[in-house]
Amino acid sequence: MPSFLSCVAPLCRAFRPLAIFNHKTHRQNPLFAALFSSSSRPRSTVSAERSREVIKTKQRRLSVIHDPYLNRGTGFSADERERLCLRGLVPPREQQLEQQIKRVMATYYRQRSNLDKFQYLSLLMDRNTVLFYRILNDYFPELAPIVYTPTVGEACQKFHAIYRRTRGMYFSMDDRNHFRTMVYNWPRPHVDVIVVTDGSRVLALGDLGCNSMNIPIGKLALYVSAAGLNPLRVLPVVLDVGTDNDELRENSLYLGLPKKRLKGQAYLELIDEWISAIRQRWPDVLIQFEDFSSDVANTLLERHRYASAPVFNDDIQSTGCVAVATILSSLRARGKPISAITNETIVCTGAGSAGLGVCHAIVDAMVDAGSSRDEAYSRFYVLDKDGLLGEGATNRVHESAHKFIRSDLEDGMKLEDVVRKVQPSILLGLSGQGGLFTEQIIRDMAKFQKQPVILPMSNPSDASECTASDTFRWTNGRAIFASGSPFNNVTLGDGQLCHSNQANNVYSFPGLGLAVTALRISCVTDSMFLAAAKRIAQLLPDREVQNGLLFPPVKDLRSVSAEVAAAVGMVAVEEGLVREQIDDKLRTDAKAMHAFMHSQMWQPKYSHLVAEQAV
Ligand SMILES: O=C([O-])CC(=O)C(=O)O
Ligand SMILES: [Mg+2]
Repeated sequence: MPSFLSCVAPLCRAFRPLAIFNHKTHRQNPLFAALFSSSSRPRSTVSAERSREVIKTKQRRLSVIHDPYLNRGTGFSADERERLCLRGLVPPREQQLEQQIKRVMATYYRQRSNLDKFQYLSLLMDRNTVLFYRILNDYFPELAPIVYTPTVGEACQKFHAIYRRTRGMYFSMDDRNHFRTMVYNWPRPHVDVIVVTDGSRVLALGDLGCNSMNIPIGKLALYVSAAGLNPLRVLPVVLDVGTDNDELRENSLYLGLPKKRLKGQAYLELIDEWISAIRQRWPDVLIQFEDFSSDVANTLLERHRYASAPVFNDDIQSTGCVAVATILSSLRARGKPISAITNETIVCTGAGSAGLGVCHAIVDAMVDAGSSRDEAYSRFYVLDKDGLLGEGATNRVHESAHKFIRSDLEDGMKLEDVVRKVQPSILLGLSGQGGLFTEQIIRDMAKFQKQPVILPMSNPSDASECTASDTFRWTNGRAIFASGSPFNNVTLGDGQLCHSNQANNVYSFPGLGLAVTALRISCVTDSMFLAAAKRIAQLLPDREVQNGLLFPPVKDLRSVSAEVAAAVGMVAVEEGLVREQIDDKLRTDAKAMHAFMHSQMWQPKYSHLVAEQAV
């Protein structure tokens, strides 16, 4: 039987010229809309109801305890102990999650370094899924910097040295022509979200090859924790296409293929083969490209975003979404209407895929607020490692940077000179260069602006272009500050409390994933990210925003994700991209959509284990 992809892909390709860059084309072209909105497997109509979960299992004895999704440690009920033949295999006293949390957290606090904490949590994740996610939810602000940026960066650098147990899937260049059978080695029938990396640019740490596996694992942990995706239905993937990191390649403990990176056409064909294998088994799955180096990130996104089912690039699109949300929220903080985004003057350091993704997303937001596209581009000054993109830059930068090239200033102009010359309202850091925003630059920003907006978005913390405490000291607390990796709030000598915000893509991708999964959205569009950004920027009351808080606290991420999912869902309905059968109320009522998204979240609770008769 022909696969979904083999039927749809040629059609999609035929329509690509219509679809590229303008998602609205989908909606306006009835054939395209029909193609994407027809359901590949009909299901019953979805409403806000959801039945209580019971897990049936044929497993007994130690195989129950050794399965992290079934394991409850000391938390098996008397009934489960009896029916699943666990009597005597666990200590006699039945405990609740509360006691288990207490024991785990006490052990966690005894770990000496952040890397030890990372490993301890990984072991917990391998052993007891519900307990891991309950703890991650309850202690999110404290644990997120361990399972995610910044510690996840160190855990990737040392992956080969600390490796204990496999999680996720590896597809290597030596496996070419086998991907279509390999996908069936994954033991679970349903997958909702895949985060995939080729490890070519891990955070700002460069090429870490196969060591990058902790990035997809970490991002998917956030999907589960922050948006209630089902942990049984997520799949972390590394595409091992070699590494140009000589040190790693020559290390005998390195776990990837000790080969140089595959490049060019052969590389693109490998990715095509992988996507087609994935689509063959899981036609609807959301694929998130993560930490691909700038030379391939855009190419891959453009090649696959409309040619197959839902795909997006986190570093380009979610970072763009969060940057727009940050700017809109900062306008509120500065007492301006959000339409005043059209008047911002923006200096962006970093012309890689993330930097340009952010700039393009801001251009879209300016156009949405009434600017012409050309006017919007004219508000930007973009720099790469060789300085300002002036007329000489055409040959050295990706095509998507061309619109940002300035003809009015000298090519290669230094950051400090650009800041003095153009007196920006916003300074964006996507350069991956820790400390790039010097005291002089930040002080100059504070000379030109009453409330300069300083956004060092590079990760992990060492790569941040400036720290929160320096920024607030150098601006006497007047700056509006948001960074990619977390910084503590700062109290200045005079007692003034300055809020350090975390403008991280965790505010956007989990909610997007929830919407795509719950509604079986067929294509991820830029307008979904814009709607999400506008929603995020409106979540806090004026009083808090005026105090310099730009986002709700990360402990409230589940509720942020429901808002993002609802905003994305409403756009998907409008654009005709929802494949799930949904009732009219969901189509028309934003509140019902929001409640629906909440109802779809997986909760880290021990659901009742029922012994199924083994045959
Ligand atoms: O992981 C993060 O915190 C943000 C991100 O995607 C990156 O920096 O590549
Ligand atoms: Mg990333």
